[in-house]
Amino acid sequence: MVVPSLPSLADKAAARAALRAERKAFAASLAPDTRAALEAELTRRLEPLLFAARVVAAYQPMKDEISPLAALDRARALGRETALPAFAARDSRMTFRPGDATEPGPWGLLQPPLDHDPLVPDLVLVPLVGCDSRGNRIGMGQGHYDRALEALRGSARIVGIGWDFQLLDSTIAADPWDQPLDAFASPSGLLEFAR
Ligand SMILES: Nc1nc2c(c(=O)[nH]1)N(C=O)[C@@H](CNc1ccc(C(=O)N[C@@H](CCC(=O)O)C(=O)O)cc1)CN2
Ligand SMILES: Nc1ncnc2c1ncn2[C@@H]1O[C@H](COP(=O)(O)OP(=O)(O)OP(=O)(O)O)[C@@H](O)[C@H]1O
Repeated sequence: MVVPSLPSLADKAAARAALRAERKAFAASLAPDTRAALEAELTRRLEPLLFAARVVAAYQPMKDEISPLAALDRARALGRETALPAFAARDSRMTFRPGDATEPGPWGLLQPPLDHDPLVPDLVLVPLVGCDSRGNRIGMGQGHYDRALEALRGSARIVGIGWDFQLLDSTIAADPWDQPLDAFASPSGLLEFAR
């Protein structure tokens, strides 16, 4: 569906900076129990997808991001395998590996040990700075997910997760390498994008 009346975010870098600031302010406004309740709601919204999956990849959250860790706990309780991003170096390919995030990674995030063999997920819970109602996504700007998702397209459900406001009214001008999301999940619901 074309929605011509929406303003377009032509400048991705400026949009990324503004949305990161908004994410920071929102996360800072949350009392810990409110935040945990929102993350439990997210898990509930994801339940059908977790149930349908075999291997669920998510991420080790940064401070202001919604945490997918409760959803990963739920996936494991359902008997699903889980995986987290791991990098040998900043410029190496992102892989998804099983196990707890116990090792320091090159992007300042903990990751599973690199001697755990990579898994091929069939559900990827993708971090984002923002996305639009067509599934176009703004991430941290390094292209890690774009490259990793290229190989998984067709064999995995690709679901962005975030706080409610991270689903934008504006449209994002997609770059040729951008990998669109199949759906967006937040504490308020799961939105599947038309393709
Ligand atoms: N939680 C989470 N994990 C993720 C991502 C993400 O967006 N969120 N990534 C998505 O691709 C990959 C990592 N990509 C990243 C890209 C840039 C920065 C970054 O700019 N971090 C700091 C600067 C830290 C530093 O330079 O050491 C920052 O927030 O300013 C972090 C992770 C894989 N894992
Ligand atoms: N498939 C690819 N092959 C080569 N380079 C790529 C590919 N995908 C993305 N890139 C490069 O990655 C850079 C960052 O892209 P972009 O700003 O879209 O990242 P992002 O989606 O916000 O970040 P991320 O996916 O890490 O969260 C671009 O300069 C682009 O050249």
